[in-house]
Amino acid sequence: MAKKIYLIGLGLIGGSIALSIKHNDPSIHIIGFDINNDQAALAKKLGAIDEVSYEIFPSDISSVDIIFISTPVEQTINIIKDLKDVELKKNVIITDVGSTKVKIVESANKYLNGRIKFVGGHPMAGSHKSGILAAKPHLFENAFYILTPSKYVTLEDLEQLKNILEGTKANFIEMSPQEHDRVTGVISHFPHIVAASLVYQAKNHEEQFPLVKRLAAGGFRDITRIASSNPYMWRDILLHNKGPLLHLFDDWISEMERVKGFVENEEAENLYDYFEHAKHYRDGLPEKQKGAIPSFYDLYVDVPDYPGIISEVTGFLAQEKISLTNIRIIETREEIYGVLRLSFQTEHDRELAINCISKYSTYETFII
Ligand SMILES: NC(=O)C1=CN([C@@H]2O[C@H](COP(=O)(O)OP(=O)(O)OC[C@H]3O[C@@H](n4cnc5c(N)ncnc54)[C@H](O)[C@@H]3O)[C@@H](O)[C@H]2O)C=CC1
Ligand SMILES: O=C(O)C(=O)Cc1ccc(O)cc1
Repeated sequence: MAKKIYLIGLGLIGGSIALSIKHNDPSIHIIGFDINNDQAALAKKLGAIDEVSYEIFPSDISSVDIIFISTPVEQTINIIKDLKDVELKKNVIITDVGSTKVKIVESANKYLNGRIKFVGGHPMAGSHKSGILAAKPHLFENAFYILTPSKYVTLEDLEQLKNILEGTKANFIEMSPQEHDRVTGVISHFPHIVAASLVYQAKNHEEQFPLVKRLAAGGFRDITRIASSNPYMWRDILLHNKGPLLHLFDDWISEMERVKGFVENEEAENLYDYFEHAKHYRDGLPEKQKGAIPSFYDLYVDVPDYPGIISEVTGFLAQEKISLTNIRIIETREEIYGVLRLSFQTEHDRELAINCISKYSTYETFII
């Protein structure tokens, strides 16, 4: 019999997981719920799910094989607590996608007990965008997907989960929730704080130097891109990972004091070494892998829904030699218009595309 999945939270990550599963095996039946009904309706229209549930625990949840919780991390804990009173299928696997693991796995151990097999999960790819419209079936291709199985989970359970997630084409890796939170604190959570703090620094200097905003391009935009992420999601991640983050604050402050000393005392050699060692380590990081870093520069185009529209628009871009990394029709409108999503490697290419499309057509373009 075809597997049945229930997905709670149909945003960027939930939507991308659902799309990757459906693309890989359309026979898998996915029921989806989101507190935002519009997100759920869009998920159905985009083909990410087969069926919308309008209540968080529908009566047919007892026939579901795997439950995915893809909500912000504090919500995930609330849902786990509520699940303890729900009748579920024997041997059901519950998993999540949250950016933190210790608190989530602790709640699963506390509330779900041995009755249910819980596998903490974290696909290590995403973007600063939110919502189902930003979801992509290939978002996790070649990315690491961390799993933190609880002690009641057997090897067969884990294989079953990995099989369902085969379409993500991610690289699965297992670790303890503690190790997960320490590592992601260093490479993901703390960098988000630093990115936001650099934005504050620019803003604070803008009053005195109004040109700051206009000149903030290139490297500044690269290093602060993640400051455009969802503040609600990041608030909860930081609160969940308080312990490791407090240590990282101390380390960072002493590191800043050290470099400050080099500048203050004009220690040229130490400054050179500082940058040289950083460059050496950075250059040695694994190369970007296809799909692990998603294409961030999407452009939406309102287009009439007729055959040949894709080749018409790509034809405009070809005339101006603008390269695309991806193209997709999103049928989200009830009327005759459809939406074309064009993805570009750089912001500059996207700017060129906006000008190009307005030069050759009257189609409206927009950025989400
Ligand atoms: N954004 C990213 O790049 C990544 C995020 N994550 C994790 O994935 C999870 C989801 O993040 P995104 O998909 O980016 O956020 P999102 O904002 O795109 O989607 C979250 C969805 O959950 C829904 N939701 C919130 N509370 C709910 C509840 N109580 N019941 C049902 N639905 C609810 C929201 O309406 C929204 O549609 C978070 O835990 C985050 O830490 C993991 C990897 C990458
Ligand atoms: O936009 C980016 O580069 C991210 O950092 C995306 C991201 C956000 C949260 C995660 O837990 C994992 C990846």
